[in-house]
Amino acid sequence: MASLGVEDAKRLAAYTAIDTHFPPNAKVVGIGSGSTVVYCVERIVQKRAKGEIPADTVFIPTGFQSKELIIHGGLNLGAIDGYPVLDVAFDGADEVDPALNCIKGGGACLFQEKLVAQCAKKFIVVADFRKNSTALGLQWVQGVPIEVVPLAHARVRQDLLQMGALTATLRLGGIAKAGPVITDNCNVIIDAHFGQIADPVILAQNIKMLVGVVEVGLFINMADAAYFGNENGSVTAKFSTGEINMIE
Ligand SMILES: O=C[C@H](O)[C@H](O)[C@H](O)COP(=O)(O)O
Repeated sequence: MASLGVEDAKRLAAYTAIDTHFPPNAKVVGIGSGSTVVYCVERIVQKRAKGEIPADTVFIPTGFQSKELIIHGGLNLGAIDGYPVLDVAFDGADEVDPALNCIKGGGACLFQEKLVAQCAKKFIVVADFRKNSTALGLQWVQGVPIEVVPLAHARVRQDLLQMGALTATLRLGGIAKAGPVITDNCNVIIDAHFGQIADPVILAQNIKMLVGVVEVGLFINMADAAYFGNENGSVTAKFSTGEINMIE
């Protein structure tokens, strides 16, 4: 029996999702951010070279990293303000619950990711087995990423703690940058851990109401399907309908 490492599991999920959900006549396709979508682009480039993907399909990034992926893959680059309707978008996730609600933003790209996902007729999540969770907040304990206007960070952190967050931390650049991580939209990220999230819908709404919050890394009722690469070489495909397929 195969025993896949995390990177192979990501690649397996990404390739399976692209092979299954990339429309043969796609006009506009969204590309998410993170380490798993790298394999989505890898697969797209392979299929395009074989003529299985139209040469004129336009790809919409969700930030600096995915823009670079699109350019270096030789794909046609578009921008979300020029293409507000997408055929499909593929993206990673930090944690996914059984209803396909997701925590996203571990790479600080959540705002553009949510905009692109919202514009897509289909939103497909790709991830490795570690992200397949029974409830949000159980496995991704760094906290829900929240994009905040810099001037509001102190107040928003206070508000989050009052709302019940166990921790609310301004994300720092570490040795790569003195001070906070700055997003592609020139904002900062607060990671707020709430423990196991009982009601992600209400929590997302309440956080979004706070003055200074640009977007919340809780993607509620957005995903149509999620593909998880497993250690044994299978893929678990979950759908918003509740259907679950094991692809061996
Ligand atoms: O901001 C980053 C994104 O939400 C990523 O899609 C998410 O963090 C998952 O990334 P990875 O594929 O590297 O696990």
